Amino acid sequence: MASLHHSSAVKAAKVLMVGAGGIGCELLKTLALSGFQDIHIIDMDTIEVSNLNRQFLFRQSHVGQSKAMVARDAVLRFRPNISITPYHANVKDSDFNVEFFKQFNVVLNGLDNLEARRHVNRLCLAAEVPLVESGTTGFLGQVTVHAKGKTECYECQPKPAPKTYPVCTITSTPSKFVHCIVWAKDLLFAKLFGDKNQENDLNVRSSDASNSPENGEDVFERRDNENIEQYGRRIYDHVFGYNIEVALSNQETWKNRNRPKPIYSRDVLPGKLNHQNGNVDKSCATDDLSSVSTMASLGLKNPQDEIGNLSFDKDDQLAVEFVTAAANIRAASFGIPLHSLFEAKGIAGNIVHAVATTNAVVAGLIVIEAIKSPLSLEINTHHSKLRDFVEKIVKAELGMNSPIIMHGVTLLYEVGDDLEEDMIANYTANLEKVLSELPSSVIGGTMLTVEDLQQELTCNIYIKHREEFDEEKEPDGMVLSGWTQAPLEKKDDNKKLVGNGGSTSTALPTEGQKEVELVEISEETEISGKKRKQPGISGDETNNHNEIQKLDVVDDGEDDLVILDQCDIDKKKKKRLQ
Ligand SMILES: Nc1ncnc2c1ncn2[C@@H]1O[C@H](COP(=O)(O)OP(=O)(O)OP(=O)(O)O)[C@@H](O)[C@H]1O
Ligand SMILES: [Zn+2]
Repeated sequence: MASLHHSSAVKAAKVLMVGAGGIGCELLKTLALSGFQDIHIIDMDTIEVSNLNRQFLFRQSHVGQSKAMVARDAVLRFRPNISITPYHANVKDSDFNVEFFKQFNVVLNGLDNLEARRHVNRLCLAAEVPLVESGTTGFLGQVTVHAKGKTECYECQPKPAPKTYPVCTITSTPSKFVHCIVWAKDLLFAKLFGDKNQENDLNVRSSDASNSPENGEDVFERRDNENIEQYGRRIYDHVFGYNIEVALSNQETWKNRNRPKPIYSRDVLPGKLNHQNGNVDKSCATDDLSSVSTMASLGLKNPQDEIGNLSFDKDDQLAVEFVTAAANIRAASFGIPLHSLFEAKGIAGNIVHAVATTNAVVAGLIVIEAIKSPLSLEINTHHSKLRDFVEKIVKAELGMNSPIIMHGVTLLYEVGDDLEEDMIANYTANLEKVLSELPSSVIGGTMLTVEDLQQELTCNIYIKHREEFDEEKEPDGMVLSGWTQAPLEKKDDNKKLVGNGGSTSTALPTEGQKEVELVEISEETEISGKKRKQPGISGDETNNHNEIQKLDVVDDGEDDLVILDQCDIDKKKKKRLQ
């Protein structure tokens, strides 16, 4: 990886990272250590204590501060000379529009939710910027590349729906602890603290004639004459006692199942309550309602009016305690083993505990993909002609023989024996035009595709407009970045580092992933005075070969480069456009 550090493409690249959490912290560190120098980070969150075990850029003293800002400061301490631009914001904010996305060579996601991923995917498609998408769950992780017109986009494949359970299992015949959690969270918690008028499969009607003359009173409504303890006990007896009795009355259900046991408050609680929020305090038996009621201890009289409708949140301690307690009572009733608060929280929050190492590996893979982002060319688009670009870049630098130059679907230039006369005239005219005045104007931000069918080589070149060039150092009036060639100055070394030139080709799809390969060639195998044969960067997505297949050396005494032909190029000819 050492020479990647010095790769001009990596240095010149402007990258956007979305998410500075578990993957993001690893990613930012690895980008900085790999030589990236212009990194923008969007994260909307502040640091929480629970992040500190794996989001290693953050410390206890940072809790409550912006992740994006703190991550920046932490990395600048060991890479002070790079530029990191933090945004403490939601990526869905309108500031982050297509224009914003267009400034980047590549976008890297380290997100944790579908909506944000989809949003970034759509902006990347609109801005035509390649996206490297990632995710981890426990020991599993994945990295995929999405480049418009080349690979599937993030939304091309349906995402697995979250696990669901049949309603009857949840409401009547739970057999696992997770069924009790779903019941406690999605039915009981939702009914008590969520929208009162929601549809709910919990048995909320009491058919007890003495209680409800109309046979349909909503038992969750607090009655006028009830104090909090009475109300609490009535709900408890309804959901853990009465509802179980109702279920038991259906004999068929229990033929092949263990019969549950109704649990009434009188069976488990003394005449007067002496519990406080799930913390059993045996020493305390008191009539003071504030000690037995969360509602009262929070100073609330009518919580739904005062705090609105709650939805379950795994980071809400009271909500987690409530769901854990309710799930365990139900589990006890159905003979299902009880679970701790920590275990129940994990199940209720769909939490698969994050593994720091998985995040680190995934971040490394993201950076490998990012390094394969396009070549970039600084050029004065108002002065330089297409001819200059063809001669100095496409032919001289990229070594193409019969190039085709495309801007989107528009062909700007092409050579071939079978061209119509008027097309030849068109292309010849184009050669004399400055880039910005071509039929499909080439300006800063344009992505050009250059292809040589004969060589089966395709490159994307990102155009950056620049006014001034140093006549001595940049006599061509253009600077190409990201085209890796063997460093000539290493001639006397015993060993030679040879880049395969493929490292900076367009981002490739995951199925055809090719990794950056730097191959050391010892003195014996080196043949000097040889001409470089075109490195085999293939844009052909069907090419699936990772190994270096052959060393192509053609002797004509022109220069001193040895280039590896990386791939066994798929010989299938591409169809010519138009
Ligand atoms: N729409 C969004 N805009 C900006 N940042 C987002 C958006 N959605 C998610 N993120 C960020 O993505 C990161 C995801 O990282 P990760 O899940 O590892 O961290 P976390 O959410 O703090 O951890 P945990 O999920 O364990 O609570 C978070 O820092 C989160 O703020
Ligand atoms: Zn998260």
